[in-house]
Amino acid sequence: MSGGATRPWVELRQVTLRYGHVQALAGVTLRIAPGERVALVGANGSGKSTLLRLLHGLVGAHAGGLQCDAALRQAMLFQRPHMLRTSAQNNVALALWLHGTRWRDARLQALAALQRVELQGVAARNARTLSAGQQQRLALARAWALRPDVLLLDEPTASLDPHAKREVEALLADFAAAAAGAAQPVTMVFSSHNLGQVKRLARRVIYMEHGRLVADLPVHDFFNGPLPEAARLFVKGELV
Ligand SMILES: Nc1ncnc2c1ncn2[C@@H]1O[C@H](COP(=O)(O)OP(=O)(O)OP(=O)(O)O)[C@@H](O)[C@H]1O
Repeated sequence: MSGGATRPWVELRQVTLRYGHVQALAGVTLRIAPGERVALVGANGSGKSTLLRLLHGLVGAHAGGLQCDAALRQAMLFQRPHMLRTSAQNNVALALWLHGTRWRDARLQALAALQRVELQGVAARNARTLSAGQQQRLALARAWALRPDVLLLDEPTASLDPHAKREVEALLADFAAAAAGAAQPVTMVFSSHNLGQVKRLARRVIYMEHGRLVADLPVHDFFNGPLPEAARLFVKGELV
């Protein structure tokens, strides 16, 4: 399952990216088709965040080729969301307004997005006073209100307690399931250290090591089939 014959959302060829002397991505070749749900796994520093940032255009490659379908709308979520010092509702409405929605409509659509993540009760609260779990749900509402075709998530539940983790993961599963029936299903690429979450949310798993893609397999094969040694030890270490 490496993107198939359909027109890819993104295609990378031998991409290299450095931060000073640190080689964060080394010869990455990758193709992701619309509608895929891809998990990026690997040890700390293996390049997962960098790859996500590259896919979202936040950093540029130093060498290699990257082609992306610019017609598809993208949104990205981070481990710790950045909220503006205004109400939860305004945080979503401002994102919509910046994308050209009239303020009145933006406020209404924001409320609908808050309902979807069950935050309507705190719509008027300063977003920065919400709990970490509520802020991540708000970030999800803000991203989702923009109706992205592609959702990139960098360890979206890593800094949450188990309860909030389950809530956010359930929302992601819900969004993915709702989008699966849509004409254009959402493409999701997320990094995670939580292999249970990877099993539940991903269809394809990419294992990274030192900026390289060491394994790229359908989720079932990743957890049940033979793996390159490093990836096998990683999975084993996580499962004990
Ligand atoms: N802004 C930066 N400046 C310098 N080096 C960086 C920067 N961001 C990342 N790096 C380095 O690039 C490499 C890849 O980092 P990256 O954050 O992409 O890995 P990761 O797999 O997402 O790690 P983690 O699981 O800890 O989030 C690491 O060696 C990291 O120290």
